[in-house]
Amino acid sequence: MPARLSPEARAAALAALPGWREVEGRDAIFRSLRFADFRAAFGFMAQVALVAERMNHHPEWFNVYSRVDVTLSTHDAGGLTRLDVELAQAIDRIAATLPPPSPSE
Ligand SMILES: C[C@H](O)[C@H](O)[C@H]1CNC2=NC(N)=NC(=O)C2=N1
Repeated sequence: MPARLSPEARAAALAALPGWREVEGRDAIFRSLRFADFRAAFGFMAQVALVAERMNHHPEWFNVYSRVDVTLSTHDAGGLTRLDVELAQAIDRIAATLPPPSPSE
């Protein structure tokens, strides 16, 4: 398991991950994603699941219909590591390939 990010590396990582925010009271990051519908949201989750398995690094997430809330932290390290940054980048890449919500939603 990699080491927790230093405060400097953590700040740089956050700055390079727009859309992700820090979780209050916990060394973790969070992003809420919206898609066109459940099919897109679940397709996203299925793709992320395969990446997570490959990395042996798994998200905490919550899905309702077209919304997926994701929290990332390295439990074994007690905070953020480069694995969280790498998984967040993969999540952003995958999300960008799926249909977004319609503008009215
Ligand atoms: C035993 C297993 O390798 C570990 O529990 C892995 C699995 N997936 C994990 N996922 C996350 N997010 N953090 C971990 O510390 C972690 N540890």
